[in-house]
Amino acid sequence: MVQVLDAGYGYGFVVGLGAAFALIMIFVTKVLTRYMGEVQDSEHFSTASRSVKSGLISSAVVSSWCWPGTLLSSCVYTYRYGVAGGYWYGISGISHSMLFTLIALQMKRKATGAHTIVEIVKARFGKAAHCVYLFYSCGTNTIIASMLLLGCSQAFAHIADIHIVACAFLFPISVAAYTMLGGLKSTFLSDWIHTVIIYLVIICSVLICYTSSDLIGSTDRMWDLLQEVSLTHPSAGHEGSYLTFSNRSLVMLAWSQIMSGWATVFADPSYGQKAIAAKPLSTISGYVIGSLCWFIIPWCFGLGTALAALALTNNPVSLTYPNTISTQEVNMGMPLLYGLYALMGKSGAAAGLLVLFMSCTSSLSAELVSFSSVMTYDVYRSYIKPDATGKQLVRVSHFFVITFALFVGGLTVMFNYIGITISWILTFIGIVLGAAPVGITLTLFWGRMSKYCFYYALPLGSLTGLGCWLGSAYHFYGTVDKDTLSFVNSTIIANFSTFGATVLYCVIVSFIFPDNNTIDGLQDKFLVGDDATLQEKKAMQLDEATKNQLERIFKWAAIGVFSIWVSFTFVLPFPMYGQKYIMSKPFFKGWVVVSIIWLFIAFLYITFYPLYESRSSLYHIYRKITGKEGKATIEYLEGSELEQTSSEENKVSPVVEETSEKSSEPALKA
Ligand SMILES: NC(N)=O
Repeated sequence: MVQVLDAGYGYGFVVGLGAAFALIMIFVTKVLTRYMGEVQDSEHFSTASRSVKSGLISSAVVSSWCWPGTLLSSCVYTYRYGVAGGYWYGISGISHSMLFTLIALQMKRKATGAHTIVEIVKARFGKAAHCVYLFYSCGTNTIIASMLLLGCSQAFAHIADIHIVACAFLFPISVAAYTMLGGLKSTFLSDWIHTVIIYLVIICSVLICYTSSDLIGSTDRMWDLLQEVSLTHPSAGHEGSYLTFSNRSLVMLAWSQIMSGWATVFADPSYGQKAIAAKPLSTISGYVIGSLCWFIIPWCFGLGTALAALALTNNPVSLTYPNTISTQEVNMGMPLLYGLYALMGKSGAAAGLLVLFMSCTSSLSAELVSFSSVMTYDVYRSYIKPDATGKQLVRVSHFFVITFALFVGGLTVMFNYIGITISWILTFIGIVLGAAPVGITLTLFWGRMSKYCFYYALPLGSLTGLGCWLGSAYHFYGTVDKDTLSFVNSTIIANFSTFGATVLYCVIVSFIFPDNNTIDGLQDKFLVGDDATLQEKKAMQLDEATKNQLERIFKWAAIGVFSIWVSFTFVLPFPMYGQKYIMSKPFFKGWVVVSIIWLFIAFLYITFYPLYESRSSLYHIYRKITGKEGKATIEYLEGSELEQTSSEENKVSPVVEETSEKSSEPALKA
């Protein structure tokens, strides 16, 4: 175990940066409330008033899909398997976020007024099915939130001298502080800031590695070093090379993770929450561009950090010289931090902790809001107080943000002490909860699905997966324990089994026990909070023009999304796999250059497009702060064109109608 940074760094990040960030986000929320008239009512808290535009949706997709586990595990893939590792990790993640675009679009078309994705199950199938799906959804939410904390806390405890229990509780407390005040909207803003910082660190690491580093400094030198290390410490790929896609273990592992990961997006209410918050026509571009921007993070970060750690294995600057990093440390994701340390010393390790901090806090904030929304709308309002007022809904949301933050802190500590790592959780989640993605997809797309699928098919699908998991661990490795259950033969069989069996059971159950529920007609089943503004109420229904536009783009969206997925997942990697191709120096150079160009485009888009989209809001805030009053056309709640006549009017009645509808009443409440 190597502690390269002292406790000052550790507590500086967790307490200092955590508190600073919480204060910044609280300040931003206050500015939006004061100068933009944003009201922190129940609809705003949970749905950001369904008004978020494409740029912020993309940055939220990148941010909440960029877990500490993404950064750590993609570097593990690259360290173990070479250049193909990060690419395949990226495939495993983009598969879910890209295909979720269609779920998001369908939510907009069929259930615009939902507050959580779970509510849609209740609207279509009633309470019993809803309770089953609640179990899956809350389970996924809880496990993902603790996985985020676990990965980050273990890395902090390992590299900086800070106790893991302190990390596990201090991280969520600072996040809960700003999430409670700003709700879902504050997570969008923090997502944007975090994502920009993460891109900057990745850009620095890749540029230093391939241009200015004395130890590597060019793609040609990296290529030479990787060839050397493949002689002393060969990979499991073709000819032991780290420059090939021809690696069966990697493909098996990636497919195991692809199958496991459906639950982490489709069943995690936090991804549905972004779809709910999006303006209807922003959904597709938000998710597709966000997925493409996310994809480059695991691909490129590994190239700049883990590949450096690997290439420098035989150099005394390596923290583990002359050995490779131990299996235990690799499982904890250390190649990222050791690679940065080898390239940049202590500042490299500190930069590594910075990106882990950013990725943990922003994803965690989204998890806190989504859990609190599910508890508020799917439990409290559904089963405890159906006539709850908006104020009560906000209070309950706040309560669940803070209690969930403390709960996942406790769970993280428990996972740590029983020896669970993020890689283990990533495989476990798909086996146990992988029935849920099938359930929600069929709920939104299959008219014949019957409610009995939730009673029988989903639980049986999970049990089938669990049985196959235990059985295959025993069959392949002779014993069933924590290690054999995490080996790839056990996990890939179990993940495919849960998924395949659930599909099969759903079809059988729907034909044997049909019922007369329908996908259409869900729109009227969602209740608006009594404190909602007229705009918020209107946003719960689609107007005819938007409905027609969504109908028209759906088919093209489906073709586009599947084409991108098939190209990345099959067309590009498998010919190289089949030919046992080992990258030549020029090919490797091209590979790195393409990834860096992609990285820059993603960075520029995520950084500047949301600012461009919000330019009139920013201008309005500037005018307000500098005291320049008067008639100004502004954007409000991320996008509605407004006529504002005076600041006084806005203070008293901040909510006004969209100019497209030219209401004369500036402050209507629903
Ligand atoms: N977000 C993932 N799968 O890293």
